[in-house]
Amino acid sequence: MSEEYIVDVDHVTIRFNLASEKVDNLKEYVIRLLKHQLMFQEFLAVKDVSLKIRPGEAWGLIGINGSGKSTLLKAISGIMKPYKGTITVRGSISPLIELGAGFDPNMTARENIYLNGAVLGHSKKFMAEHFDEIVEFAGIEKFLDSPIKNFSSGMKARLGFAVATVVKPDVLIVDEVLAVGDVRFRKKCMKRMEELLDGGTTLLFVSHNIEQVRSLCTHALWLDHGDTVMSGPAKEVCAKYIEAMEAADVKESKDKKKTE
Ligand SMILES: Nc1ncnc2c1ncn2[C@@H]1O[C@H](COP(=O)(O)OP(=O)(O)OP(=O)(O)O)[C@@H](O)[C@H]1O
Repeated sequence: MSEEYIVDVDHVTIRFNLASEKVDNLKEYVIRLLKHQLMFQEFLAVKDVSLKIRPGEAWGLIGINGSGKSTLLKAISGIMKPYKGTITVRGSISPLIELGAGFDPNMTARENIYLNGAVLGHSKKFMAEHFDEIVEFAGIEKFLDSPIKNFSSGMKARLGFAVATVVKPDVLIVDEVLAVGDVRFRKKCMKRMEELLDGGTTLLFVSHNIEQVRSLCTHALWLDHGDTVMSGPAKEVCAKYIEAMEAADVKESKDKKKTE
């Protein structure tokens, strides 16, 4: 395996087992499971995908809903294991994947800053030193002693992003969390990601906003139903993706007219 890649995804397939029959309650599920009466259907969310990323590159993952972007990022973060293939990450990684992941809903924002910091491997002392900076970036000064469960999705995203980027990680993963932030916060996040990229951080970024991908990313990977459609310079991949989406729109409206 080459040392030149900071993230090396090599022929990765990720599989889920889906129950093929509907089971109405947990008791029935457990009974059937114990009696080996449950049938599972194999579902491949990511199929034989390879992705070689050099330090400092910014990769956008694009594709329609359910194409496997988040699943691939979870495997790169180590949250999920591939069924086939290997993933190597050389360096520290700050994953910002699911809204509120790493937070305890019943704890206050103040407590959660320390908890999330610990999840990312930062000491209590480090978090205390950077506490004010995190709170200021997230803009949650007034809500520090409220439990996170009362936070709006935008507020959770702000806090998660502020904690994940308090240090310069070698690899930053940002999965669609910015979509719930307001315009001002999105701009602030884009600026911080640009600063981190200037400082040498490698970025993996999922967004349905192709303009954001085009402006921030050097490269892009386009997935569709778990397959790689195209991978390469962001501008080229985004252009082809937009073309395909527009062609699909035209086809859909023609088909609709035919059935009317
Ligand atoms: N834990 C799971 N169990 C079963 N299937 C799953 C699980 N997680 C994801 N999937 C399925 O895997 C496929 C890929 O999902 P994934 O969330 O990776 O897509 P995505 O490209 O990130 O979609 P979106 O743009 O909607 O966020 C989907 O069909 C989804 O239903």
